[in-house]
Amino acid sequence: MGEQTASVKRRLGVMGGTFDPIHHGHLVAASEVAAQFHLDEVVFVPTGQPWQKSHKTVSPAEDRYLMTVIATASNPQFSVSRIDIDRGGKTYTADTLRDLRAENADADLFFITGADALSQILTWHDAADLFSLAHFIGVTRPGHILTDAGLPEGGVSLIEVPALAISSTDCRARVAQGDPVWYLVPDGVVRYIDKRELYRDDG
Ligand SMILES: Nc1ncnc2c1ncn2[C@@H]1O[C@H](COP(=O)(O)OP(=O)(O)OP(=O)(O)O)[C@@H](O)[C@H]1O
Ligand SMILES: O=C(O)c1ccc[n+]([C@@H]2O[C@H](COP(=O)([O-])O)[C@@H](O)[C@H]2O)c1
Repeated sequence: MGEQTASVKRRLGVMGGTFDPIHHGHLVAASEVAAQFHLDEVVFVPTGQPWQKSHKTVSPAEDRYLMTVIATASNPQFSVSRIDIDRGGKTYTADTLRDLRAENADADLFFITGADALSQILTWHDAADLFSLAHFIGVTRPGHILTDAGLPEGGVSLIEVPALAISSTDCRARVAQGDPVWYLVPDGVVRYIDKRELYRDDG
């Protein structure tokens, strides 16, 4: 009684992506980081307008959001946020993290990103601010070298996750060619792609 208890901050993982479509590479990366970093929750944040992919056709945000909800629904540790979709305009991770910090004042943020994305991070909007908003966790990805060279010391952790050579680009190409994506993406996402006739005209 009368003793002060130090408040322990929640540990909130943030997995940003275009998720066009979400696949098991994303889910394994989030699950592995959650376990290794003792995260309480991982929030998946589908991009609104991924400005560095503006030369590519991207599926409607609502489809990408719903596939992300379907893929994560069975895991009580996973949730999905609409903040990047509802903010409108180009999606900048600095905005994502500022908004999530405002909504989760009781949490430390851990932004999860693959080796390919980590290597581009200095080209991101407001790159100098990113490392004060969250701790960055770079995960291995087949075909890409994982390194924190040139990034602020202490701002980034690198970890190995089970290697799944899956990309959304490959999943879209497979659907366009009539090849199966079973077991590359969750079953519900296979059904959703079929129902909405996504990716049939790709490639
Ligand atoms: N197989 C994978 N293993 C580890 N990380 C991954 C994997 N696939 C994607 N990621 C990471 O997930 C995040 C979101 O990725 P994104 O939604 O762009 O998927 P993608 O498969 O890279 O898509 P695309 O092929 O359309 O570029 C990025 O940080 C990316 O590096
Ligand atoms: O903030 C930026 O300028 C920025 C530029 C490129 C990518 N990102 C983020 O990196 C994550 C993966 O992006 P992508 O386009 O590879 O799916 C996603 O959360 C994007 O919002 C962020």
